[in-house]
Amino acid sequence: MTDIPQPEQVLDPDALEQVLAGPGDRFRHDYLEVRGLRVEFDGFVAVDGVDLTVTQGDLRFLIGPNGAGKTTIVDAITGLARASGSVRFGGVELLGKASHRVARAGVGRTFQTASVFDELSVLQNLDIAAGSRRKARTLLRRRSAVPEVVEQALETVGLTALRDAPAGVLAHGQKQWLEIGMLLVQDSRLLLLDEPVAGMSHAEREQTGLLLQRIGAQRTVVVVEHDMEFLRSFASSVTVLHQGRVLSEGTVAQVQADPRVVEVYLGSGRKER
Ligand SMILES: Nc1ncnc2c1ncn2[C@@H]1O[C@H](COP(=O)(O)OP(=O)(O)OP(=O)(O)O)[C@@H](O)[C@H]1O
Repeated sequence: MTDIPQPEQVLDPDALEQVLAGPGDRFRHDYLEVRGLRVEFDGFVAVDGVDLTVTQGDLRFLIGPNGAGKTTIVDAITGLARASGSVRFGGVELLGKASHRVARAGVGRTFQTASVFDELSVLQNLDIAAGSRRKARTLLRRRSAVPEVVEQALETVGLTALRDAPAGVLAHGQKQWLEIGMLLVQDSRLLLLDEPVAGMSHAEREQTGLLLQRIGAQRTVVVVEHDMEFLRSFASSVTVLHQGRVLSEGTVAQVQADPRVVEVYLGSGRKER
C-alpha cells in the first residue's frame, strides 16, 4: 500500500502562498498615500499640505516649475527632510523613520546625479546594493555564480553584457539604469526617481521610458521630471505642483488642458527642457 500524505504534510502554508502568488502578486496591494505633507525650512514653507495617492501599476510623473517642491517631497518620503502629515506605503507609516528604515520598508530613490561606485564593476555595484553579506575580499573577486535577483536586475535594465565593466566607463544613461537596477535588487517596491532622463540622448530616453513602463507595471513608480516630451510618451498620470501645493492632477491630456497649468508651467514663455 502506498503511503498517502496527510493534508498537513501537503499544505505547507508558506509553500502554498508562494505557489498561489504569481510574480506580480507580491506588489498588488502596494500604494503610496501622502496626506497633508508639509515641509518647512526656517519658516519657509516648501511643501504645503500635499495629498498624493499613487497605486501600483501607475507611472506617475511629478512636474512643476523650479522650486515647486518636487525634490523636497521625495526627500520627505525618504526620511531626508523633516516633515509633518502622513506618508504611508504598503500600510506602513514612513514619516519619522530614518532613511535606512524607509529603505527597508521597500522605498528606494535615485538622485539627479547617479551615485554608483565608478571603480567597481556593474555586478559589484549590484552586489553591494543587494546587501550581500560576503566579505569585501570575496565581493571584489569575479565570480561565476551570480544571485538570481542580480541576474534578473541586469536583464531588466539591459546591462547583462556589461556586467564586468567598471561602472565608471558606462555612458550617462547606463549609469542611471544601473542605479535603477540597484533599487530592484534592494527590492524597492516604491521607486522615486529624480529627473532620470536629464542629460540623456534621445535613444537613451526612449529606452529609459520603456524600462520604467516595465518596472511600473509591477511596482509603484514616481518620476520627477521636466522633460515634457518624455512625459507625454510615458506618463500614465501626472501631478503638477506649484509653490508647494498640488495645482492639478490627472492624465497627461487633462493636465495639459488645465488653464492653471498652462499659466504657471506650460505657458508660451516657458522653454521646455
Ligand atoms: N535644505 C533647504 N533649505 C532651505 N530651503 C530649501 C532646502 N531645500 C529646498 N529648499 C527650497 O524649497 C523650495 C522647493 O525646492 P525643491 O528642490 O523641492 O524644488 P523642485 O520643485 O524640486 O525644483 P527643481 O525643479 O529646480 O529641482 C525651493 O524654494 C528651495 O529653494
